[in-house]
Amino acid sequence: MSQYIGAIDLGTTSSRFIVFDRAGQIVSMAQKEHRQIYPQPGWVEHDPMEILHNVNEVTGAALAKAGLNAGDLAAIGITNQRETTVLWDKASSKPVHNALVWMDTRTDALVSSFAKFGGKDRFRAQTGLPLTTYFSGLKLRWLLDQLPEARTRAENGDLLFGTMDSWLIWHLTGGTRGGRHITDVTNASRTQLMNLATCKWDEDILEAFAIPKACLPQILPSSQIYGEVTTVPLRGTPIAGILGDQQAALVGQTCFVPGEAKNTYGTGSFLLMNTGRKIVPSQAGLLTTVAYQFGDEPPCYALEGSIAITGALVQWLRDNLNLIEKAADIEPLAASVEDNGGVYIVPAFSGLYAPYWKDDARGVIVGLTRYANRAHIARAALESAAFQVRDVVEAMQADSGIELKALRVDGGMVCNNLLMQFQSDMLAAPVVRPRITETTALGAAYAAGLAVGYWKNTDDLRANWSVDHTWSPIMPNEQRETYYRYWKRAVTRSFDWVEDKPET
Ligand SMILES: Nc1ncnc2c1ncn2[C@@H]1O[C@H](COP(=O)(O)OP(=O)(O)O)[C@@H](O)[C@H]1O
Ligand SMILES: O=P(O)(O)OC[C@H](O)CO
Repeated sequence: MSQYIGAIDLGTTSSRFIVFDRAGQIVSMAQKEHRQIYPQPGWVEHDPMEILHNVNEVTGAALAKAGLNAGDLAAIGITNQRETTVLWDKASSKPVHNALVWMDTRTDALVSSFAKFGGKDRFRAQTGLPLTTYFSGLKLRWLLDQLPEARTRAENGDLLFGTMDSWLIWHLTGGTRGGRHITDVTNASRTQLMNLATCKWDEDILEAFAIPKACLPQILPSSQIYGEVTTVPLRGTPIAGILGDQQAALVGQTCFVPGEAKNTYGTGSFLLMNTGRKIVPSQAGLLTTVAYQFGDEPPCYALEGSIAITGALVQWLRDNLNLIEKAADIEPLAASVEDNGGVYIVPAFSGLYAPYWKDDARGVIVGLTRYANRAHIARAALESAAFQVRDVVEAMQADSGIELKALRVDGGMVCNNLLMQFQSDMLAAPVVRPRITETTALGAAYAAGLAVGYWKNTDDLRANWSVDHTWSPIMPNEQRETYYRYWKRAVTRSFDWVEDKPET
């Protein structure tokens, strides 16, 4: 059998290709950022063609670095930013519009008009999701409404919808020459068009949203052989795993037992707790979602606390305020002051996600005095990530009745020691970073490796997990609660900012 497994990770900010060995160690890796396109306040787009080119480039680069070729890979897995919506022309395989990124808020008027009858939780029972701008279904609806002839062409099956996994797989498997139009249950569960219990497109919701079924991909499990890559440099390699990136991180962290949870700190942060075969409805503002489905087994579900902006705030300080030169500079700057100096930032750039679900919130910096300086702003930015995670941990504990004993963490921000210590202090619980923090790609590799027998079962995967570092709480209780009380007050200051949009 081939020695390695590959994973393509289509993140919000970059695409990566990583080659793993049987121990889950990284053998080779290449990464490239893509453009973030902001046509208007609140709108965020990606160029799907740019992402395709980048995937090709990083795949070739990672293989070349290690002197490998496609024959050295037993299979590849694919993982992706979820909800981001692409609509493409079947005949040319070209997108008919830029991708609408998950954090894009242009569907706010659609959300209001659907929520008018039955409220924000109108489709929660079937989909596990509230009505908000976050999910793909209404993004697709927006494209069908706005682009000339799009609806008729979608009804005829001439336009195809997909999240980034579908878009990439269509191209990797031949596009117009026999390409597969598929997605997996985890990605489909984020469209707000899939019924959680049946894992099929929900006819009632399709009718309510006026989405033609003919443009939707086939929903498949997260781990099975879907087909072979027909393009260089991966020609002939089986595609055997597909997982939305946050579910992939749950798998990469080997959280296979109900109650096990992880938090990934990237552009946003996403805390998922495995709830096993049980669909646990949330009363506390979380999402209910599919965690994974391996082959013929029934799906496992998760509760999720989604936070739109954590690492993206660090990027914003870098790119929009020029406060730092590179992301890593935020830690020494924040550490140059003893505390936040009374400053709190609520980064509600796309409204607030869990547990608040306030589309009309916008970002605020509060507590400013003449004393505050750039280091306090930097510190407040990092602390905002930890406060938001505490918000969702509290909701998770309320919904599941399980007290979090320790939080497994991963993602681009977990190299930041100041943040990790503050996180542990805010949760009054240990924060545990594993040796391999590329858990998203690793989870996709695991799904693919299980399908082709590279790993036998989840016990094999668990054996690969080990601790790199644990942070334990050191902050006195009273101080912790004072900080958090101020945070909650700051959050309320961000509410009700955007005035009502005209109804569609
Ligand atoms: N040392 C650091 N301290 C704080 N944030 C960081 C640091 N290094 C990177 N980041 C943030 O991590 C994010 C990138 O993480 P990553 O997991 O690659 O994100 P994504 O998968 O969303 O593209 C960026 O938003 C960046 O600002
Ligand atoms: O690409 P990431 O890591 O920012 O994750 C984005 C999420 O999948 C959005 O739901």
